[in-house]
Amino acid sequence: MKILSAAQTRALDQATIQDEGIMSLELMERAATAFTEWLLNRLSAGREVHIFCGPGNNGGDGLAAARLLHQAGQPVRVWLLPAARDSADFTANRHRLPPEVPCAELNTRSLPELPASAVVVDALFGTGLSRPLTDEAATVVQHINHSAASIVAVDMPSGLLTDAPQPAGSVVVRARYTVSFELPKLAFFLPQNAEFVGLWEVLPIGLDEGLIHNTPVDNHTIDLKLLTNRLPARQKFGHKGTYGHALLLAGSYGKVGAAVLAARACLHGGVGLLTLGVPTVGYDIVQTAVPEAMALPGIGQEHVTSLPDLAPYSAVGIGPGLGQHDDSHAALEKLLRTATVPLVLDADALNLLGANRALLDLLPPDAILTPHPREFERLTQPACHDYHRLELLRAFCHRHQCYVVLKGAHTCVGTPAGDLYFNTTGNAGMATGGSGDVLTGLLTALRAQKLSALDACLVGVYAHGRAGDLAAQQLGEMGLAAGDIVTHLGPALQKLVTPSGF
Ligand SMILES: NC(=O)C1=CN([C@@H]2O[C@H](COP(=O)(O)OP(=O)(O)OC[C@H]3O[C@@H](n4cnc5c(N)ncnc54)[C@H](O)[C@@H]3O)[C@@H](O)[C@H]2O)[C@@H](O)CC1
Ligand SMILES: Nc1ncnc2c1ncn2[C@@H]1O[C@H](COP(=O)(O)OP(=O)(O)O)[C@@H](O)[C@H]1O
Ligand SMILES: [K+]
Repeated sequence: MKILSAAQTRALDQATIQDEGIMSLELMERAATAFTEWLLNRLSAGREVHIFCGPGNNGGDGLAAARLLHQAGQPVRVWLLPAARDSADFTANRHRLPPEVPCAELNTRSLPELPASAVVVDALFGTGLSRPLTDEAATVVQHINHSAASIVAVDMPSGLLTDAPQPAGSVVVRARYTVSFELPKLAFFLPQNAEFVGLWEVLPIGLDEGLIHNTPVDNHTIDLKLLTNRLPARQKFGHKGTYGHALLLAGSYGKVGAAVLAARACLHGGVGLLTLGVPTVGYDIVQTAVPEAMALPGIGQEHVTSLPDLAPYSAVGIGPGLGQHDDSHAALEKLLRTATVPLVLDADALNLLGANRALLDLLPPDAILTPHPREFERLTQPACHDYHRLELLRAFCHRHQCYVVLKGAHTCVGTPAGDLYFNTTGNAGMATGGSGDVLTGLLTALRAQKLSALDACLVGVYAHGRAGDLAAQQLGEMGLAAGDIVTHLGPALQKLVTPSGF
């Protein structure tokens, strides 16, 4: 899916109205209907819903939802924010509200009591917010936030800017859920907004697909549709040589487990052959834990000290559990200078790059780097906020012509072309040691199988998160360990395979 800016979202709404010849009021009705259905599916009958409406179309959505909830038999009260001017569709829906629904203007000196059992629908402001909230609007939002009621935001939590950094101290609704329309907003993907957005969902309301297609964007989500035709099916007469030979340089004394996890992920990621460049201390461990892989002799005693001949390999992954010794640094430098095959760099390989940034200029084209935010900062500079980090990411990928998988709850893939792709799979159970090693092994397997760097990043990141989701379904998020992600990679990848035949 595309992630549109606030201005593009407005333009799309307007164009849909013009092109499809539908009334803006009808579009609002679609949004309110989708929202009401969503809410009714999660509400127990009889639970009182307090809908707070602003003066614009977000408030109009709230008024229309109030009517629909009332028609469905749900007790509803409407609270209106006083304003100099209301939007036309707000006014139309104000008139459509049945007189039996209690509806009153808010008075900031005596704001309504909100019991813990109530559900608050925040329809104060959506994508039309032009500046941070002040005065009465801010007072109302603080009141809602201080209540123990569950808050559901319509389209956006009020006070949150759609795609720009928030001035410090801004007053913003802290929603438990945000229910948005048609396309997600950039703000939803950033950790700094988690306390406002809560869990979010996007409901389709039939905006014009052709117009969406023709809107140029550089922010996207990674979802099933984007992944169509990126992961080829196995060939009937394929053999182990068909699916690439990966080399993983990983592990050091005390951190051989990282090599094991990456190796298992690489094998479950479909690679034809896998060789492990682990130091001698890791030999017995990897040959017992991962019998399918071959282990290379003579590349170091307790950590990797030298680079083997790279001729046999179709992709190289380096970093998990590597350590940051000087001779590992020398091996990494040699790898960067000599490799002609696809590279995946993670963990200590990135820390070594961060400690000697001159090495970044040696990165071969289309290398994949998989830092978490701290590792990324070591490669660049501390980010002032999440939007700044995204700009640093874009600039870094452009400057070094590489792909960066910036890991997190919504892992973001940055490309040399300046696009950012935000992942939609995964769960907090994956916040556990070794999850990143699994991703490195998987990405290396996909590159060895000749997927382009972009396809490997998109397929790998999505499948890694999906495997985590499948594991969490079985084990719960707390019960999930990194090895469980590996065992679910098969079904996660299978879902993405391009079907063969007609
Ligand atoms: N046809 C459409 O445009 C559709 C719009 N929809 C809804 O409409 C929303 C956008 O509606 P609008 O563009 O009317 O914008 P909003 O309703 O988000 O807010 C605009 C109103 O708030 C005022 N305002 C903005 N910032 C303020 C601030 N800091 N303090 C006080 N007042 C402030 C503006 O003067 C204006 O009156 C979406 O978020 C969505 O909920 C949906 O109904 C789907 C269809
Ligand atoms: N809250 C979360 N939601 C979804 N995915 C997560 C979450 N926390 C971590 N992950 C994923 O788990 C992996 C963690 O990687 P990393 O921090 O490198 O761990 P490690 O170094 O222990 O292997 C990343 O792919 C990240 O996207
Ligand atoms: K809102």
